[in-house]
Amino acid sequence: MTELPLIGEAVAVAAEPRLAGARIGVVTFPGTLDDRDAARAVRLAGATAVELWHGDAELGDVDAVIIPGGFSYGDYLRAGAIARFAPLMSKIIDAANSDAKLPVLGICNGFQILTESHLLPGSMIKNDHLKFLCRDQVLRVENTNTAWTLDYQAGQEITIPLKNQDGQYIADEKTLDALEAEGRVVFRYVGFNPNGSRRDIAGISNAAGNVVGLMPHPEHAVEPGFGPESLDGIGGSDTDGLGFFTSVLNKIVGGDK
Ligand SMILES: NC(=O)CC[C@H](N)C(=O)O
Repeated sequence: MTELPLIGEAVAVAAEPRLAGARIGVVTFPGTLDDRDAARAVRLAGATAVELWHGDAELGDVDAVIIPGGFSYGDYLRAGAIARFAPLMSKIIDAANSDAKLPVLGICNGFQILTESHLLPGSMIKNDHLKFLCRDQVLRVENTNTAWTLDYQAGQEITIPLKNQDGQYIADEKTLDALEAEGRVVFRYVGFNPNGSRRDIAGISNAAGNVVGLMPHPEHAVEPGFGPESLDGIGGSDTDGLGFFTSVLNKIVGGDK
């Protein structure tokens, strides 16, 4: 398949040749929608995107994995409930829990798959208004000490697209208190809670910080002219999502962050 040229890719690689060797796997399930955008975001950040198929028996030589958005297995039974049992998911779960602590990012349906896989606590249920919602959403980055948020400032507000029907994050009060106490609430909705998520939670991490899941889509806000406009009218925010992908690269190559 012909890939569109990447604005700035050559520049990124030339400026940071050490990043080009990093290999980020992007998983495709039947029904995945956003794998190509996730791979493009990886390449824009300067790394190599590696296509992974849900039925693969081995993870291969990758430094991190992205589980992208969409409707894996048609969201049948419950979003992410079938994908969790894909052969590749057992490899991802093992690698995320291993001493090597493989960085894993779940975006939207990917976040749903991570909760179903028990790599992250809690569950995703229907939006409280029971409708599919698509909008540009402001988030606050609450924790910059994860593999996927190192390049943000603590408290930084970013605007990235949100598009889902099962976006309401729930967990019991004890779990929510523990997530808050351990700094594992990584992203919170700002100004408007779009789905009834408990405590305005948009994304969380595991205890080690290598596994992160969130509902909004950073991979759709990585190129000038294509991401959301700034909601406050002051300057553009169309590349606010790129920091996820540069963060994990800096982590992999042992940069100065
Ligand atoms: N954008 C997406 O990944 C959609 C996620 C999910 N299937 C939902 O609608 O809730």
